[in-house]
Amino acid sequence: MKKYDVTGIGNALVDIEFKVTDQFFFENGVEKGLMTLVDEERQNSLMNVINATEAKKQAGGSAANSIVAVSQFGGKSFYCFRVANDELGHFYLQDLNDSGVDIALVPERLENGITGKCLVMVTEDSERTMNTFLGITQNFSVKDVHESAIKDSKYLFIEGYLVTSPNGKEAMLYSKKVAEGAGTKVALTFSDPAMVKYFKANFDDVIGPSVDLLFANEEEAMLYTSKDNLAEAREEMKKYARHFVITMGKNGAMIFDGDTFIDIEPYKTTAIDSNGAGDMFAGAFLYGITNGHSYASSGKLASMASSKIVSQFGPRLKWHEAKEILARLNP
Ligand SMILES: OC[C@H]1O[C@H](O)[C@H](O)[C@@H]1O
Repeated sequence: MKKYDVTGIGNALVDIEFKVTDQFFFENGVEKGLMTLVDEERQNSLMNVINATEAKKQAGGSAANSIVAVSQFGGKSFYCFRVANDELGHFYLQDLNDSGVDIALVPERLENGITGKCLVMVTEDSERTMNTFLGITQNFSVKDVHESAIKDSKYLFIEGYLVTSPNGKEAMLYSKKVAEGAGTKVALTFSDPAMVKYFKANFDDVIGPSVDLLFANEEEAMLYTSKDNLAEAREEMKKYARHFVITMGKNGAMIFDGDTFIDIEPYKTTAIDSNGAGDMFAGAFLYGITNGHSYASSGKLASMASSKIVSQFGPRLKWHEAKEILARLNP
């Protein structure tokens, strides 16, 4: 019997989220729709141009968002991450504690440095564009990986953003090895099309012969498999993962359960902010499959939860919202 449903590894970032226009991207040389790594100076100068009074500050980080979702739906989760001994680092620790996620870091053990920040810019079409200053999370390494938590989990969940650094990639490989040696299943998310575009070779190394579960959106699936249509991409994906999920935004998702494809219906909503929608899908799905739900039922939960996320600002649900969604799944 494993103690945790899911242990995650990934970046710890505090999101600072603003509404912007396409014109702002044009005038400031920002590439829309992607996550771009920037230094703190560039991040600050962009924030100075934006109207700071409308900012929303919230704990984020892709895998962290998913791990918090597991906990909010009632699962047991653990997160491996790195923040600094600064105001945002303490804010982040408090957030994970309040979210019911088990962690190894305590305030007394935080190192000096700057906690990572993600400038999330949301346009009227609800698309999220991120300029991320990694700060101390760029040093995330095997030292931050909690071996015993991985061994005591049903799933290890690996954030794809870690492929950008040698130490991040090493931590991915190490965690996967620990998981495989302990009978813990390995789930990986590509995180962002830019990661697949620029770091495909690193993903090849991490995936190795295959992983148990892979999360991708349509663009990532096509980029990774070098196919220009989803029908071929999904067939090709079978080579890399025993099970996988391809999210398709307002068209729902498709799940490969190891045998057949399951179509997951979208839930209609007024889209405000797509930040964290994929993370929520992954977190809710992982909660489902580790808590006795079928793939179809877990996909339905994930679809309901991610549609709720896009209907509001920020990547996370409130506790009562998670409970309400779960109640709608099992009326
Ligand atoms: O996937 C969304 C998340 O990615 C980035 O890591 C941001 O922190 C944001 O919360």
